[in-house]
Amino acid sequence: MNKFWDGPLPKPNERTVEDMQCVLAESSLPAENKTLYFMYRNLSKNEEDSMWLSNNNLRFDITVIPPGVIGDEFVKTKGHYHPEAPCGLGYPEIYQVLKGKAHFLLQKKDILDICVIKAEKGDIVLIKPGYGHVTINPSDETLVMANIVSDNFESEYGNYIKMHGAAYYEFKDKGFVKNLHYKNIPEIKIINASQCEIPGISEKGKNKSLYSFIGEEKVLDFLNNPSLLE
Ligand SMILES: O=P(O)(O)OC[C@H]1O[C@](O)(CO)[C@@H](O)[C@@H]1O
Repeated sequence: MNKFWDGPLPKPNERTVEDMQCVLAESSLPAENKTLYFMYRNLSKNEEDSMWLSNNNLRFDITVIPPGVIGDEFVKTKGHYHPEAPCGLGYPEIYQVLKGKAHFLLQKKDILDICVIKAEKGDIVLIKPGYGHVTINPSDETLVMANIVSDNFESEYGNYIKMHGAAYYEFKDKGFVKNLHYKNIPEIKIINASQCEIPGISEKGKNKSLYSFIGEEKVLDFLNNPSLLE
């Protein structure tokens, strides 16, 4: 972890098998206390960056997801939606893979659009307004990813808990399989991170760390004002 972060590191929040049981394909596994992933929230390397983030209502986090399967399902984040910003669009978020591989499984609340963005080290991914997100570690290497997101809201977990996870599960052997708690699920679209345009970031972001956008008010403004993405 420290290879990817040279600033102060607070104690992480952790999610255990027990916390995740409600969103797993195999919900009847014994409730273990084993930690599946670690979330280092609200990080900054110095006082100036910390002030800038807080003045701009933004948060920089790092999440570490060791490899593994539960049953045969790859380890993943719990999954949540973001509420709407005052403009009526959901708060977006940006991620960058720092190590390993990630599958960002995105779905609209009405489940009319479901896609997976495959990302590797250096890729920056946008979670568009209105999309819920789960991140899967589909490899046998630890996934380390960073995100910048508005600090103006609380994540919404209700739908994912009620539906026992996202509309698809990713298994090591079978790949993506529909979660039958959902009705009429469309086929999943699979794209690479390089195919996703992020206004203001795609070109500039190449070979840049997500952290280095801290201080660039115009570039990150859309995280609190999602109408700028339209
Ligand atoms: O809250 P969940 O669904 O476990 O997802 C965790 C991820 O979400 C974040 O809170 C950002 O949305 C990160 O800290 C972390 O990567």
